[in-house]
Amino acid sequence: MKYLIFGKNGQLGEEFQKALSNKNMKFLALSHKECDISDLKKLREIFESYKPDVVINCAAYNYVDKAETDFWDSYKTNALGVRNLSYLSKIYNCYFITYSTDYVFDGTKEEGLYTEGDTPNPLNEYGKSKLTGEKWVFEEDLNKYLILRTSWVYGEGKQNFIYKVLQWVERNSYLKIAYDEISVPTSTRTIVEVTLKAIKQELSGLYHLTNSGYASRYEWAKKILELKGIKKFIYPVSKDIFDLPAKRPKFSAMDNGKISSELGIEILRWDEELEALLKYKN
Ligand SMILES: NC(=O)C1=CN([C@@H]2O[C@H](COP(=O)(O)OP(=O)(O)OC[C@H]3O[C@@H](n4cnc5c(N)ncnc54)[C@H](OP(=O)(O)O)[C@@H]3O)[C@@H](O)[C@H]2O)C=CC1
Ligand SMILES: Cc1cn([C@H]2C[C@H](O)[C@@H](COP(=O)(O)OP(=O)(O)O[C@H]3O[C@@H](C)C(=O)[C@@H](O)[C@H]3O)O2)c(=O)[nH]c1=O
Repeated sequence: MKYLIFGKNGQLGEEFQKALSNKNMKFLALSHKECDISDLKKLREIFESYKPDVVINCAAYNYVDKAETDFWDSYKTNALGVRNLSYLSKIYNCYFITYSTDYVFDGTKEEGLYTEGDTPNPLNEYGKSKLTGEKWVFEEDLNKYLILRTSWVYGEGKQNFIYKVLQWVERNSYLKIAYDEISVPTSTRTIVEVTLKAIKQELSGLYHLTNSGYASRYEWAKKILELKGIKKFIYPVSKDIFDLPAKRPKFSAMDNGKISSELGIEILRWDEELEALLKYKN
């Protein structure tokens, strides 16, 4: 089996390379510079020469606030790029895997966590671009594909909340963190482990893939500081005080029950996973 990975230098792309190397699996990973997924011609050359069995798309435009004004950039990667990859996966008969987000939901659901059956209604341009990407994958009607919606992803790298919290610690005498923004912190380690199991069992369709449980940004930040042994006061505030360009859902936690039961696994709670990953990194 040959794997083709896009978004090589991102958090998830890096984790996949680590995992596939450890398992001695054959793969080709490409960075944004090496291949822009909005470039169909270039993509076709790569598919033609490498002939992958599995295509994993870790490339994405993830700048939620910037996307409000640069919405063409987010659309180009998150919608058109995903369409290009699913189109070529169909032609070359590949198993196509791509990732989406909890921000496809508006956060107004009150009775429990979001399931795959709930209707999306994104509040911001980033969420709209990701939802368009999802729709185009469905339209391609592939034999085997996975759209894996995840949330609040962290791994090695800077494009995550943990990195931001640690920067705020350096720069401020105390932190102000939102108590009214709730979802599921999810590690790239969990995403990669579960994705590889899903590929092995040839699952196909839309699934929510997060760690278990849920937390506010405030609870998450408190846990990060506790595990890092950092003493800093955290003042809980409403997200509205930040007046950010993009609206974010207040409760977008997703239920991972469908993927866990189909794979027969239990996915670690967000706080247990964070503890396992941060404990030895102080
Ligand atoms: N980070 C998060 O909190 C969440 C992420 N997700 C989804 O999970 C997936 C993985 O995210 P994550 O690893 O955090 O993302 P990162 O932002 O860490 O990495 C994304 C990578 O994609 C590359 N990239 C951007 N545009 C293009 C393009 N047009 N062609 C090729 N490569 C491109 C970027 O390169 P460069 O930097 O050089 O542009 C970057 O290396 C994405 O689908 C994301 O939307 C879902 C929920 C939450
Ligand atoms: C500046 C600041 C922000 N915040 C909060 C409010 C704000 O909504 C939030 C912004 O953090 P981030 O920029 O990490 O959040 P954001 O980039 O919106 O994170 C999202 O990224 C995309 C890619 C996803 O798909 C989502 O699942 C989610 O992970 O942090 C504080 O609590 N304190 C602060 O001092």
